[in-house]
Amino acid sequence: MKSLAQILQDAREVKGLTLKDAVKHSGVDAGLISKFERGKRMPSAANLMALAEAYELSFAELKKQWLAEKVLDLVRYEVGAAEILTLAESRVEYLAGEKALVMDKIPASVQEKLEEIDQLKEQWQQRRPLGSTQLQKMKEYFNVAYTFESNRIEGNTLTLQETHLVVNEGITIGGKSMREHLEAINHAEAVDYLEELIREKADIYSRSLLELHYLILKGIDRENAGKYRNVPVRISGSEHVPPQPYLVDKMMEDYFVHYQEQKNVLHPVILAAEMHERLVSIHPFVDGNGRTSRLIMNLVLVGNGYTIANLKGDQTSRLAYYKALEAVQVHNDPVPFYHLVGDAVRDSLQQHLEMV
Ligand SMILES: Nc1ncnc2c1ncn2[C@@H]1O[C@H](COP(=O)(O)OP(=O)(O)OP(=O)(O)O)[C@@H](O)[C@H]1O
Repeated sequence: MKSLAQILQDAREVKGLTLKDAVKHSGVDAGLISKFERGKRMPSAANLMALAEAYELSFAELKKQWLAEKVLDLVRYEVGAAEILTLAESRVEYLAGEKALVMDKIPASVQEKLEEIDQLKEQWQQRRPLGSTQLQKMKEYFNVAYTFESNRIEGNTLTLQETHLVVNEGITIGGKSMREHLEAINHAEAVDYLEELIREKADIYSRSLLELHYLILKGIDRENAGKYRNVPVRISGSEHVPPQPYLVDKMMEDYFVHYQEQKNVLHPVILAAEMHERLVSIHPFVDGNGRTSRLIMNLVLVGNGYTIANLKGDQTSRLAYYKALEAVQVHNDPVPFYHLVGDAVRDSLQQHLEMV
């Protein structure tokens, strides 16, 4: 069996990358990469993820090898190493059983909703593939509606019709600011990019998140587009205080590791809700956190065969959205947010089914 060092070296060579290229693609220091490849040092989880992304390897698979070597390092010179491993194995079996319980901890009301959603999803999948004209028309309709609502949450005053004219017809609306026009165009472009990521079956890494954020703020806030913040922020009207800027990088690394660990464990709708809530709670950007988080939620959903969930921007819906986020952040209760996202997913599937 190949060692982690060998796997990393082979993967770089297979991709035809020099050490310098690998540094450019992964952001990991050349000295470190060289030590990893010679087995002189173990990568951190964040470095491993960056290399997996750069070499297009499965992080989940690479991580297994990485952890196995860590365990080996720990026990190899101990007396009774084999016995220690057997003991550990029996604990692992127990923990694996516990992991399967994660979904069981979700209340029955949410489970029922998930079952209903999955039935609708199946019906939707059976209707596919759709004709290209029909697909194009539906995409246009739902993407504009999504852009309209997501921007409405953020305070954009363009109507649904105006958003359609700006995005699909390139028409400017009298009396509306340049910024509002750009927000509509940018969001629609971000939705196109999201679809591209799904077509490419791209996994969720910081690069795709930062690209999405960049598209949202393109031409509006050049300094902050596609960058994590280095200043403290507050969310107006909320009791939740996002972490200090020096914690953001580390928390975002953990965010992506959490995704990799949970993506095959949690139900996709719950995973999508979690990825959304965690991101807005870290609030890693100066602006555009909500829109980007809603895009990440949809990246998880659509990537798993669901349709775009469109959280509404009218006053009542917006307040319910903020309240549900606050319930997680302040009372550690994710159930209202699971329901809110579940309702949006169900409504979207029903609407899609009605249209075909
Ligand atoms: N407790 C909370 N109350 C209200 N909003 C919260 C809370 N926690 C996180 N948020 C998120 O913060 C977002 C606002 O952050 P920000 O202004 O950076 O995002 P935006 O994309 O510019 O605007 P918006 O999210 O309103 O569209 C809200 O949409 C919501 O997703």
